[in-house]
Amino acid sequence: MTELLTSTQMREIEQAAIGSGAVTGLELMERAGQGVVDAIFSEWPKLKDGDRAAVILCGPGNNGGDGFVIARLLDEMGWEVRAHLFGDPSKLPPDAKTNHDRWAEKHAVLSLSADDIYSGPRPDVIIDAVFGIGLTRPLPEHIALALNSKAKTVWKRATDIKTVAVDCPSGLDLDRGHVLTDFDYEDEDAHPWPKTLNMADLTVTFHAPKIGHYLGMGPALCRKLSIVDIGLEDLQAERAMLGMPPDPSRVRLVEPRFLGRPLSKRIWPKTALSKNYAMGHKYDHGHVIVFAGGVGRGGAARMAARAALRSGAGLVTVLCPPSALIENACHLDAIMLRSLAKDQLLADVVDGRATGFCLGPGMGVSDATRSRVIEVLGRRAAGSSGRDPVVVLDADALTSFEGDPDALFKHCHERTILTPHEGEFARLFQDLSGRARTDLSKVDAARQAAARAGCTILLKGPDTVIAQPDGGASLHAATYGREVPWLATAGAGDVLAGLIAGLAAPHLSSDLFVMTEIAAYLHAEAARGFGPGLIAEDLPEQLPQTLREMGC
Ligand SMILES: NC(=O)C1=CN([C@@H]2O[C@H](COP(=O)(O)OP(=O)(O)OC[C@H]3O[C@@H](n4cnc5c(N)ncnc54)[C@H](OP(=O)(O)O)[C@@H]3O)[C@@H](O)[C@H]2O)[C@@H](O)CC1
Ligand SMILES: [K+]
Repeated sequence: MTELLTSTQMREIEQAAIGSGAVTGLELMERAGQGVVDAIFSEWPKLKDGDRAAVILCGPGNNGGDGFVIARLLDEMGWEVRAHLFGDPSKLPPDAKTNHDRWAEKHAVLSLSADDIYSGPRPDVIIDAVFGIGLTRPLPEHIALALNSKAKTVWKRATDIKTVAVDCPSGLDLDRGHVLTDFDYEDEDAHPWPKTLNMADLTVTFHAPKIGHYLGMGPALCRKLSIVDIGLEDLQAERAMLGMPPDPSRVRLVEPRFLGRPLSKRIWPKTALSKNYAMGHKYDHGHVIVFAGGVGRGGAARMAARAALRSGAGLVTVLCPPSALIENACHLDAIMLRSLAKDQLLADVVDGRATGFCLGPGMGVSDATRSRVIEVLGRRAAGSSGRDPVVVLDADALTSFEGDPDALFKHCHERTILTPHEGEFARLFQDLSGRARTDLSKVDAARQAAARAGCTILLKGPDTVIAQPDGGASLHAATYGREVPWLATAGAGDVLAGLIAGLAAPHLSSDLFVMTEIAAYLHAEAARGFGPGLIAEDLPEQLPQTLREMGC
C-alpha cells in the first residue's frame, strides 16, 4: 500500500521537517527541482544529447519556485531556456523569490501569456510549474488557455514536445481530482480548443502521491506519475502496513507496494488469503449464500456465486424461487442450490453455519428484496467463530431502498458492505452523489456515506473507494498502466460482490475491509490477465491463473 496525501498533510510533513531543523525550505526546493530534471532524463534519455530548449512556466507560489530551479539546472547543462512568470515577482514567497532572483540576475523573465509563449522558438520540453498543491480557485482564463494542451500545436512536430507537470498539471485540484474552471469549456466561439485541458506527458510529484493524482480527472491529466524522494520522513506512513486497519486520517492506495517500494504479490495479497492455511476443512473456509432472482434472471447471482467459490469460500449455495430451480440446476454443479419460496423463512433452508451472504444481483427491485435484506442483516454471530456473517449488498438490494435509505441503514452492522456504482450510490446518498459533490472528494463522500450507513462502502469506478465508518479509506485505481476499460462490462459488478463474499466469509480471513481491498485488486488483475474481449463470465474462470501468479 502507498499512502495518498492531501495537500494539507503534505504541507504538515514539509513544515515538520523544516521546523525540526533537519532541512530548509530552500534545500527542499532545490531537491524538488533536481528531482524533476532527473525524472525527465530518466523518462527520455535522448534529451541528454544535442542542443535542447525548454520553456518554463512559473506561477506565484513555491511551485513556480521549483520552476526557477529547473530553469537554472537546465541552463547550466547548456539548454536554451525561456522562463515565464505569472504574477508579481516581489510577492513571491521567500524561497521562490530567491530562486527567481538568481535566475533574473542573468536572464530575462517573460510574462506568462499564450502570445508570449507560443511566439517564441519551438522547445523540446515545456515545464508546467504554475500551480501545485496551493491551487485555491479556478484558473484565470488566460492561464488556462496558455496551458491548454492544444496550444503547442502552433509549433512543428508538436506531439514530440514533452510537457512535464511539476507536482500536477496546473488546475488539477490535488485533494479531489477535479479540474477547477469558472468558464465554459464547451463555448466553442470563446475557446478555440473546447474540452481540451492541460495534460502532461509526465507528472513529477514529491515525497508521496496526492489523492487527486488518482481520483477523477487526475490520471487522465497527469498521464504518467513519477514520485521523487526529497528526503522527508513520514512516521505515519508506518500505518500503511499491509493487513493493518487503515489510519482514519489517511487514504491508502491498494497495490503491492510498501513504503515506496514494490512488493512481491507473494507477500501481498497472498499471505492474506485463507486458502493458504494448510489446515482446515471446507466449513473453515466459509459458506456463502447467494440469492438469485426469478426465472430468466439468475445469471447475475450465478456469476457472483462462482466468484465466491473460486475466490476461497468452502461452500456456496444459491437460493432461488421454486420456479427458477430447474433453470439454475441446469447451470450449477459445484455450487449448491436450494429453493426459497417468497413466504418461507431463511432459517428453514439455511443453517447457522452460513458465514457470508450476497444479495442484490438480479434479485429484482421489490418489497420482497427489502424484506430478505433485513432478514439477513438480522442473522448474527455465525457458527463457532462468534462473528457476524458478512453481508454483501449490491445492485437491487440497494435500489430497493431508494427513497428510504434509513430503513436499510438501521439494520446494517459492521460486517455489512454496500457495493454501489455511482447510480446506486445516488439512490441511497443523494446529497453525496457525483453531481452534488462539488466541494467533496469521492473519498470523503464515501467516508460520510459509511458513517451514515454504519458499515463499509465500496463505491465503484476506475477509482474505486472503500471506506469504513471511522473514516479509514482506501483507493483502488485501475490507472497508470493498470487501465482495464474492458472491465466496464455487464455483470462485472456482480462478480465483485461475489468475490468480496468469498474472500471475507472464511473464519480464518482478516477483517472485511482488508479483504475488500484484495477483492478490488484481484477483480482488476483477473480482468487485466484475461485482456480485451472479456465478459463477466470470464472473470471467475480467470481467477485460478491470477491466484497462481501470486504464488497461491
Ligand atoms: N510542500 C513541500 O514539501 C514542497 C513543496 N514544493 C513545491 O511547492 C508547491 C506548493 O507551493 P505553494 O504552497 O506556494 O502553492 P502553489 O501551488 O505554488 O500556489 C500558491 C500560489 O498560487 C496562488 N493561487 C492559487 N490558486 C490560484 C488561482 N486559481 N489563480 C491565481 N492564483 C492562484 C496562491 O494565491 P493565494 O491563494 O494565496 O491568493 C499562491 O500565491 C508544491 O506544489 C511543490 O511544487 C517543493 O518546492 C518541495 C517541497
Ligand atoms: K504544476
